[in-house]
Amino acid sequence: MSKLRVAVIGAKGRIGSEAVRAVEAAEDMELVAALGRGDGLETLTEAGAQVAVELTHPDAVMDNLEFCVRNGIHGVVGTTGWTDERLAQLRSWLDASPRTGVLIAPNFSIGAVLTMRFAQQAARFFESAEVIELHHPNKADAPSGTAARTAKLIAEARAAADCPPQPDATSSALDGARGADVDGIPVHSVRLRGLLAHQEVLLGGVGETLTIRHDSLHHSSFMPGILLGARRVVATPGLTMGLENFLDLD
Ligand SMILES: NC(=O)c1ccc[n+]([C@@H]2O[C@H](COP(=O)([O-])OP(=O)(O)OC[C@H]3O[C@@H](n4cnc5c(N)ncnc54)[C@H](O)[C@@H]3O)[C@@H](O)[C@H]2O)c1
Ligand SMILES: O=C(O)C1=N[C@H](C(=O)O)CCC1
Repeated sequence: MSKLRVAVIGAKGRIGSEAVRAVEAAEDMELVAALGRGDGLETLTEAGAQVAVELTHPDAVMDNLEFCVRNGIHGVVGTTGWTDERLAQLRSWLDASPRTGVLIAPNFSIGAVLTMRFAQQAARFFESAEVIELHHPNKADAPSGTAARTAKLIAEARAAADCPPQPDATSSALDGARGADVDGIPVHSVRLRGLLAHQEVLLGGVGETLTIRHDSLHHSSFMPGILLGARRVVATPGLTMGLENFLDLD
């Protein structure tokens, strides 16, 4: 059976360099290109890449994806910084290239995906929900893509269950003290040397709290998700939001 032809964009970065090693080690994949900053995207087509794993920077991801989708190269995207406007733009490119698939995974680690799912399931049972994400200080975006997605899922679950707004009597606060508001869910971002990627979801009800915590301790935690995404995206046209769609969780 022929091997899946995979490229990595952002190949010299923290997660990109780990992805290069993971693709090289996968028996069913061939690493056909490893692009760093300044390398021309035409390398992807020249190398015959079927899938591009995009792990760069919020400032670079859109140009890279436009090229990939226009050339029918499937995308597995870990880069963060997604807004509704950016997603709409990506969908319009995909509409014009209906056989191409793009997976955007705010987090490729299985534990983080499960954290999001557990938070979504628990959300309607508690009056209060807040998210704390903790990352290394070289991270470009805040809140993390994972925390933003977690908060959105919690908010959607609460809305679907007709939950009232969260109790919060704060009438005076320093700017930022209550975190960023993501669809009504406060999200707090910590940047600390020594950390990699960590998240706590705090849920509170009368007389009890539930804390769901996940820790990524090494970039290897993201690799099984990236490889799974590459295998599945080639048969999944359009936009897939979240690795959970490839995990058969239900
Ligand atoms: N989804 C996940 O599970 C997950 C996990 C870790 C990191 N991330 C995200 O991945 C992205 C990269 O994270 P990182 O910690 O590896 O950052 P990093 O700064 O270590 O690496 C990014 C690399 O991309 C390169 N780059 C920038 N623009 C480029 C371009 N146009 N073409 C090719 N290469 C380019 C940079 O030179 C750098 O080497 C961030 O958005 C981060 O949030 C996602
Ligand atoms: O190190 C990063 O940067 C990470 N970014 C993702 C996010 O923003 O959620 C996933 C975890 C690591």
